[in-house]
Amino acid sequence: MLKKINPTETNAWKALVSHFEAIQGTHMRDLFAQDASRAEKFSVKFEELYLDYSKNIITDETKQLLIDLANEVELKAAIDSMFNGEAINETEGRAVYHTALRNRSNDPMKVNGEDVMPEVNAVLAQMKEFTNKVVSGQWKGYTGKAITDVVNIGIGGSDLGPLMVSEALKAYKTHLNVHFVSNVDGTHIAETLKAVNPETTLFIIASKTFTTQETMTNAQSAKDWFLKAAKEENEVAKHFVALSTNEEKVTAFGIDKANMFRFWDWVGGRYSLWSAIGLSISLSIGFDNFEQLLSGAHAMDKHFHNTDFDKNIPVILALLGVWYNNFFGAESQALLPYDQYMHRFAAYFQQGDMESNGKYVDRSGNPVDYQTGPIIWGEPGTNGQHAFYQLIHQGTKLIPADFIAPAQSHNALSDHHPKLLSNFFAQTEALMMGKTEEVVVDELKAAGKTAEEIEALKTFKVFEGNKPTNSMLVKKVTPFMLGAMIAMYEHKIFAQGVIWNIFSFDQWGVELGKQLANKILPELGGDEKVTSHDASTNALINTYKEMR
Ligand SMILES: O=P(O)(O)OC[C@H]1O[C@@H](O)[C@@H](O)[C@@H](O)[C@@H]1O
Repeated sequence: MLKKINPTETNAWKALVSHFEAIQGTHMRDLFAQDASRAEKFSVKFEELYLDYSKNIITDETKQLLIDLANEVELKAAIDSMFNGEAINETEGRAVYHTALRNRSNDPMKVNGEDVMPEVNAVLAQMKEFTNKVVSGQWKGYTGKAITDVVNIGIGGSDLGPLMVSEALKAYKTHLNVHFVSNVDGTHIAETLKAVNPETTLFIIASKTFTTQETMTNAQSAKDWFLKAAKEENEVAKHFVALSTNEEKVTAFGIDKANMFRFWDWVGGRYSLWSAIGLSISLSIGFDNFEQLLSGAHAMDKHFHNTDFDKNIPVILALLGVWYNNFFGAESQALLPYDQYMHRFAAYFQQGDMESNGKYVDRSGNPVDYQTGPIIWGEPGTNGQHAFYQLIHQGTKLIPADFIAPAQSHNALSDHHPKLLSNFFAQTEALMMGKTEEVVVDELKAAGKTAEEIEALKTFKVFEGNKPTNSMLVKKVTPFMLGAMIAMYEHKIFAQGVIWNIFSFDQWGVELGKQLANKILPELGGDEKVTSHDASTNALINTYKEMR
């Protein structure tokens, strides 16, 4: 079980408060000037990933105090609890065991005294066999044709992970075209169905609970559309499979038990891409590559579990996040991949991070009096540079940003990649160094501006700098490396949740809206005026009824 330690009552936190006061005026420019070994000291290598965190407003003392904080909240014991399969998701009474799904060592991993590896391996074997059949064309549709298109119907954790990974690893794509439908907006399924043929399309209904409104609605529409063409109900078995923990609901929907890929309640939705939920990934890049993804995550799991905190990448990222979130008052964290294939990476971790650590109640059930999870956002570079970087450079908010890039592109067209990376390096340098008034004045003079013009312009052109970034450079975005990077952020989120004394693996905050939607849905039928809500909601519903 996780200890219930208020982080703000630790000695380390108190020391960090005074340390923050002392360090506030410090500019990273000076820290670099004072210490030639800074980049070496504040960087770590893991496999073919290089993390440089030297462009942060930290000193040796900051790092030590942050590690002291991790020790005082007993982070190591919490990590052990997760890897030991303890029910650390206390409000749901469940273990948190996505690490077992990618446990390539195959050493026993137990929940309630029972090794889960045989079941995990059995589902992986089922996924492998199925993937190979579909990819090779051996699996036939109702008219005897091979499958060409796969439609994954799921939402949240049953959509974002597979979608993000399939996009990030498009360079490894099989001949299958994989589509993702999540939104209950009929447009999503309608537009997808326009592009596919019922004879050659496989639908994957991905839902841990198999009760989610959006997914069940889309699944039903897909089934209706399919049966319009196939006519016979028994043809459904050739075109619909389910990924779920809920066998009863799966069979009630009309999907054969044999076409169900199981997972377990110790797999959280937003941590489920490693489970049967990854079937669309396996179909989209082949099972061997899916296994590589698992291997990369497993390597990061071992690193997280066994490495001392001063070299432990997820722990370092977590501590830096806490430093800005709780001491500098930063409200958000940007994820900026300089890799077009990773364009859904930030969207994926919006769920991963914000659903995990968006909690205001601590592990004792009391409201916290400090900040918890940050707002996660981001877009791939260089698009972001021409959109929102202005605010990061010269706005009034502090936005810590993670820059991520591969050294080798999958598409090495002429000089695109060096150009892309020159932007990455330039941005992190500019954010750190800034541009002083002195330099601005010199530049304006050199451009032939008059003294008056210089006076009028100079302040607008000054960059304060001192904006923190982490830089992650990987050799190539391979399935292995992507798996490692995803696991890296998963563990960062967990470590932060431990420090903030919150439960990171439940998500009660998504329930209220669902309940109210279920209440409102029947009220949207008929023409009578609705009066059962607050005045605003009543007016919205009644205006909708007039307009439709
Ligand atoms: O996989 P199912 O059960 O359809 O859930 C899909 C999603 O539902 C949401 O409400 C959240 O709870 C997510 O964590 C979850 O990933």
